[in-house]
Amino acid sequence: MTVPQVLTIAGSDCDGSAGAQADLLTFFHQQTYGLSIMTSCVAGNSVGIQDSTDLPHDFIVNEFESIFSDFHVAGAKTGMLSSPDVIEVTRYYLERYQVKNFVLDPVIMTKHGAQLIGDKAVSAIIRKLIPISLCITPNFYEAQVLSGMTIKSEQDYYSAALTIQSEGAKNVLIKGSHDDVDDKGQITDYLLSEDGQLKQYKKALRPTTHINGTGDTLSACIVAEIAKGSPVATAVQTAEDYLLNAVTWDLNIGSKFGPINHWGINIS
Ligand SMILES: Nc1ncnc2c1ncn2[C@@H]1O[C@H](COP(=O)(O)OP(=O)(O)O)[C@@H](O)[C@H]1O
Ligand SMILES: Cc1ncc(COP(=O)(O)OP(=O)(O)O)c(N)n1
Repeated sequence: MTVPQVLTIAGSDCDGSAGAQADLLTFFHQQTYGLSIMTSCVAGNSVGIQDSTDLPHDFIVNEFESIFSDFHVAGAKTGMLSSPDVIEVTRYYLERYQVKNFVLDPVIMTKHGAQLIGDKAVSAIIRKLIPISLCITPNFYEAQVLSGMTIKSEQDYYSAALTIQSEGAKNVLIKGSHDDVDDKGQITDYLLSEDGQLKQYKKALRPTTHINGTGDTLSACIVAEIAKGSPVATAVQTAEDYLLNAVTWDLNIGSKFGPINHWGINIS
């Protein structure tokens, strides 16, 4: 039996809700084999982040060597990469081993608009990782940083996606603002495909506090599906369905902002 081997290059989140842990849960759920290169470790829980530390650069290089010398990486995604050095080494290995199915989750801003990494790391993501990405998945705030635009309308989402595509990403999925709820109670994600088509994915905004790991899970599901052979737009639809169910059936875990439910899609 063989299954596609899919790699996440990300931080560890010890409560299991986000980062590499969320990616691995998603890879497993989507019947792919998960590989993980840890870049940093976060001590956190459903209440907040208490501490974090970056792993030594030489150790991260050894992780890349261990993985690429032995496994066939059918797809890779990145999560939180907080230094230009780790971004540089990621670019080096993805290029050297010709990983074409690369999904870039540019973890720069939280869903509430707070910046997570420094300006030098942001500029390294733009120069080094966007040009080799098959698909990039910025949230509303990240799309504004990467495009240098303010997004206020549907047309602005399109213009921002075009700008990010001009920086080198083949497909651009902008996760719409949670404040832009339409009259049916739905929020919208916008995909600008390689062929220039703009597709909208609409889903109900669920009134839940169990939202930790949504962005990681979306990008992890997309790369798993692409590694299995799906076209990007189909992979995005599968990931959107996964997410809607994951925020619909709350798990009673954590006292504040708990994890999403990776079994949700099996319940509906
Ligand atoms: N409460 C919610 N109801 C429905 N979908 C949600 C909810 N929260 C997040 N999502 C979905 O999860 C995905 C990740 O988006 P988002 O949370 O904005 O990203 P990030 O975690 O990168 O900030 C998007 O498809 C978004 O629509
Ligand atoms: C190590 C680590 N922790 C947290 C995040 C953020 O995860 P993400 O899914 O992008 O955001 P939330 O939906 O949890 O707000 C991360 N990428 N890495």
